[in-house]
Amino acid sequence: MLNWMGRTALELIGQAGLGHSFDPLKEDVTPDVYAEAIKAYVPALYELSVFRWTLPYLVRIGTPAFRRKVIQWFPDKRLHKLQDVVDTMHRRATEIYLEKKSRLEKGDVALLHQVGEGRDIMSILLKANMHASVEDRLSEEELIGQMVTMTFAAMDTTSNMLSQILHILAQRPDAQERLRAEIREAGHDGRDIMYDELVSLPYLDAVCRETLRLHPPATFIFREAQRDMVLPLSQPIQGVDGTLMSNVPVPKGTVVQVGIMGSNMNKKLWGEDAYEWKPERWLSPLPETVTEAHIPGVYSNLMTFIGGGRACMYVASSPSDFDRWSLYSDTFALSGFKFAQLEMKVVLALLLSNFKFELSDKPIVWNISGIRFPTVGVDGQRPELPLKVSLLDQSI
Ligand code: HEM
Repeated sequence: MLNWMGRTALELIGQAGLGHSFDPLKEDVTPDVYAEAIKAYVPALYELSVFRWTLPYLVRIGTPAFRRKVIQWFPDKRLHKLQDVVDTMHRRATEIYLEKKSRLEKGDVALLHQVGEGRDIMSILLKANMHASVEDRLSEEELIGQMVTMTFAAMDTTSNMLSQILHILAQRPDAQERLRAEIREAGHDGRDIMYDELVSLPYLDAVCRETLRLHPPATFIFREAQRDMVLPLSQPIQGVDGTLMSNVPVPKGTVVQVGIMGSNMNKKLWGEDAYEWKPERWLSPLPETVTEAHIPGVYSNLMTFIGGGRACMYVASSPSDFDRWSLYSDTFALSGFKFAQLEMKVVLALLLSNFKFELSDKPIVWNISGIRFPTVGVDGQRPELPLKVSLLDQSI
């Protein structure tokens, strides 16, 4: 399932984000090299994570061409692997960028003939960039960088999240049946479920929220304090000298590890059942301990998509006002987390109305990494999620 969810997530962000189709989503099609590179990126990076602290210093030495030569000379296979992965991502993004640019230069008619008819995020950004003043304009390298960031940020997170939901539903046939009944009721007589109806299906929404709470794909992230500050604590802690502290001074430059799961699963907020998967908790008002805690996350009192100016989000001033594209305007928002939620709901609605998911005889373990991923057993060498999938009787 993980492979299929990865292909699906790439195709969805490909069409909506880049106006590009990567994959016809048919069996026996060789995956796009971009997809393979994105999946290999985090594991390749993690193999070298002990050297990460050297990066801010290394990038100051010589030119990029010189640094590339040094990497080629350096006798470390892990470094060469990472370089290959990054090169593939950059090469494919550049190819797609050049194709889009040439369509844009040919005018709106050429754009209409591409996937998404020019309404994808990158076409909007490219148009806005063409009309921006010289000092505001992003360089080609920056535009290509945006494409890689967006594709990477959208793919592994969403595909692992969808896989996690399917794995849970395979373990909980009761929840799977309840969800299927809700979806089939909404799409009875074979009609398409409209957007407004899909996003407000209560149990589907509860299943997504609860899985995002309990199993956030990114379990922790790092932030660096930009100025001296004082971090208030929700309750006092005892220092090594025995004094009670209700806040912690954080000097500028301190790197802080933000524990996403620590907040999402805090028993003091969510209750004694905080470690249990219970979609029902979202079907009635949340406890005051949650709503009054003022969690700074952008979504649903959770830290899954983090908060602040670098949360999971893209923002534009208006979908049609290309001249004033702005990453942090408040009049129109296209956010990663909204995109991810819709994607999850669409994929689940389609899959559950047609297929039944059951556990196979292989033990599945979810591994903590930059983004959580499943393997078969603790020693599994590659990310995978084998499940038994059977076609349902369409007449039911
Ligand atoms: C379940 C799915 C997703 C989860 C859990 C998730 C979570 C996150 C988190 C935790 C961050 C902060 C990372 C950091 O600063 O180290 C982030 C950033 C980001 N996400 Fe998502 N994300 C998801 C899906 C998406 C999708 C579908 C898109 C695009 C359509 C997207 C676009 C972005 C972008 C562009 C950033 C970087 C924002 C910045 O640095 O200013 N994400 N996401």
